[in-house]
Amino acid sequence: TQIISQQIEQLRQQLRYHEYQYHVLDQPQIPDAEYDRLLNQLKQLEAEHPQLISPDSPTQRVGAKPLVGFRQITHELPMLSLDNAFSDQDFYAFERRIQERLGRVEELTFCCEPKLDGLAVSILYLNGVLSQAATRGDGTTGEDITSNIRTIRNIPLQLLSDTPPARLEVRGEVFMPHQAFEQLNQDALQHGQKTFANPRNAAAGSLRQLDPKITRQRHLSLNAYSIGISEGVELPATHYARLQWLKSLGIPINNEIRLCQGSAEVLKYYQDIAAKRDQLGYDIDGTVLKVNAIALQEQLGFVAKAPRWAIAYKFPAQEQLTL
Ligand SMILES: Cc1ccc2cc(C(N)=O)cc(O)c2n1
Repeated sequence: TQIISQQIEQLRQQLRYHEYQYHVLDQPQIPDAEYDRLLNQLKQLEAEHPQLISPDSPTQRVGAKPLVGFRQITHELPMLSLDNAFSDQDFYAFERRIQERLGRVEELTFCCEPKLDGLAVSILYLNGVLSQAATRGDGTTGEDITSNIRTIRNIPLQLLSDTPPARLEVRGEVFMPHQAFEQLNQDALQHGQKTFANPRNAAAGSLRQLDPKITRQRHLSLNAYSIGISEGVELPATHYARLQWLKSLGIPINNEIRLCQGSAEVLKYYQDIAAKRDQLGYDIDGTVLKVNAIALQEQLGFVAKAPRWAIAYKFPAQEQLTL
C-alpha cells in the first residue's frame, strides 16, 4: 500500500493548497465541485485504508463525539484586551504618550485593521499541526474548543510550510459573516428555535457548542491578528510583516489591514473604514491601531489593568534625614 499512501498524501497536499487559495487568497483555482470530488476521493481511500487516516487530514474536520463539558486551558501568555479611544483627541493623546515614553520625535508607523466584533481565540500549532484551541476566557484561562475550531473551514489543520515552527500560537477573532448570520436566524425561525440577537452572540454560541457537528454548520470564520507563543522560528521585526508571514502559512488575515505613517494617515484610515463599514459583510466595532515595530512594542510594554475605582493618595517623598 506504498502507492496508496502516496496517493493519499498527494490528495491531502492538493486539498490543502486549494483550501489556501480559496479561504486565504480568495483566488480559487478550481470550481467547488472539483474540490468536493478530490475530498470525496480522499474520504474513499481513507475509508478503504483506515490505518492511514491522520488527524491533520482535510477529511478530519468534523470533530469526534459531543463533549460533556469544556476543559480549562491556561494561556502561557495572557490574552490582553485593548484600551479604547473615542475621538481623534484620544488618539493624539495615545500617540503623544507613546512618543514621550520613547523619547522620540519622528513619525511612528502604525499597523491598522478593522476591529472585528467576534470572539478572541488562541490556536496552537505543534510542528505545523493544529493541536489545541481555546477561547480568550478572562485573559488568563479559557475553554478548550479544539474540536469546534477544527470545523471552521478557513482555519488550516496543517500549516503550509515544509519547515514549520516547533510551536506557534495564532491569536485571532472568530466571527460569523452577515450572510451566515441571516441564514442561521432564518433556519432557527423555521424550526421554532431561538434566534440570535447579533453575529457576535451567534459566533459565541456556535463556538461553545458541545457537539462539533453543530458548530460545523454555523459557517464561522477566523481572522488572525497576532502571534502568542512562538518557538523554533525567527519572527519578522514588524507586526505587519508577521501578519503577512501568517498568511503565507495558510492562516487567514483581514484584507483591510494597512500600514499608516503618522497620525494623519491613521485618522484617514479610521474614516475610510467607517465609510465602508456597511459593505464589509461582517460586524466591526472600530479599528485597532498598533505600533508596527516590534522593538518599540516591547519597549512600550503593557499597563496592568489597574482598578478604575481605587487610587493611592501618596505622601510627598520624605526628605531623607542625613544622620
Ligand atoms: C492585542 C490585541 C488584542 C485584541 C485584539 C482584537 C482584535 C479584533 N477584535 O479584531 C484585533 C486585534 O489586533 C487585537 N489585538
